Amino acid sequence: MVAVYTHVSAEALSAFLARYDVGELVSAKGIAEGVENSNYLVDTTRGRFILTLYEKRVAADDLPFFMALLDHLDAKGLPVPPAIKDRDGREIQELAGRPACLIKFLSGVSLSHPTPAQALAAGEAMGAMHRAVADFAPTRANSMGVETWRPLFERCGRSLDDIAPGLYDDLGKALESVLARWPGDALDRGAIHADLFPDNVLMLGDQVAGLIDFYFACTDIRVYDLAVMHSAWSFDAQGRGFDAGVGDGLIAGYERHFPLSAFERAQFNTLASGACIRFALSRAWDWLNTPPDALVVRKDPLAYVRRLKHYDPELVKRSA
Ligand SMILES: Nc1ncnc2c1ncn2[C@@H]1O[C@H](COP(=O)(O)OP(=O)(O)OP(=O)(O)O)[C@@H](O)[C@H]1O
Ligand SMILES: N[C@@H](CCO)C(=O)O
Repeated sequence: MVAVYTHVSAEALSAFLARYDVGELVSAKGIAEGVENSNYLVDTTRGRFILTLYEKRVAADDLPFFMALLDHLDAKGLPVPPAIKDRDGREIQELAGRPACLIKFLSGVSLSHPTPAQALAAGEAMGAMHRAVADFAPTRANSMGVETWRPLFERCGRSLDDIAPGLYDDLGKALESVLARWPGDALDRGAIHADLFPDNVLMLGDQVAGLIDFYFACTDIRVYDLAVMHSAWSFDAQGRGFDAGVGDGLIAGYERHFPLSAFERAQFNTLASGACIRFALSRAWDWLNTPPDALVVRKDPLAYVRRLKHYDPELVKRSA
């Protein structure tokens, strides 16, 4: 697990907080979870906040889209963490040479092993989020969308076989099969989260207390968001042990807002296979380009190849 990439001194943090109406600094601790950004838990005389400094994976130009989406969802009563505005109304700042936001703290814990009841609540929360963005105008292309998969596969190249023998052939065939079947514009599109893994949902018992980490949010197929969630929630960390109760719970919860059409149901496994390819490829790229002794724990690409095999057993022959 990484801790924090960018160190912020107490003096710099106090000066930063002075731009806001949030009281004075009491304490700040680096948060170990998370691999994309540097996060601090900040307590002031007026409350608790998250300070996020955006590292290289989040483009500064994308922050206005993410913050507008969070403001929109917050205004509609969804449990998301908007950025706090400073006295001049600004949400996006610079601190220690990085883009930075002070963000509302949400209670709740992220789960490692969700239950069907928790999956039902989380699926319902995703449906509510998709309902709430019906009148959200800004758009952002999916930086990990379907058009990026073949180029990323080609950049990984034959080195994929260093991860597991046969992975290059398996992923290459799966990719072409999924691209040929991809429903594209035939399905409803909108703003989606695109990375709603269990660690990005904060729960209190069986209630959803927070949806966080919107830094892959984009405009894409609405049910693809549910397929990403299904592939992330319904298996163990190794990508084995499919839990139909959790998978069905997610879909049943979502359907309280958006019943799936017969066409969406028919496309679901293709969308989920696409999600598996997306995460297998991004993890494979990181695996091949992160030294084994780096501070970051590399996420296992094969856990996603196994999930792919679940959705489409014909696609994976050798590598999982
Ligand atoms: N608004 C918030 N309220 C409470 N806790 C938060 C909030 N935002 C983040 N956290 C905590 O910080 C951790 C890391 O946050 P986040 O997932 O956004 O980081 P990240 O660096 O983008 O990581 P990754 O993409 O790997 O999930 C979360 O697991 C959660 O514990
Ligand atoms: N959720 C992604 C990491 C990017 O947030 C994964 O598990 O591969």
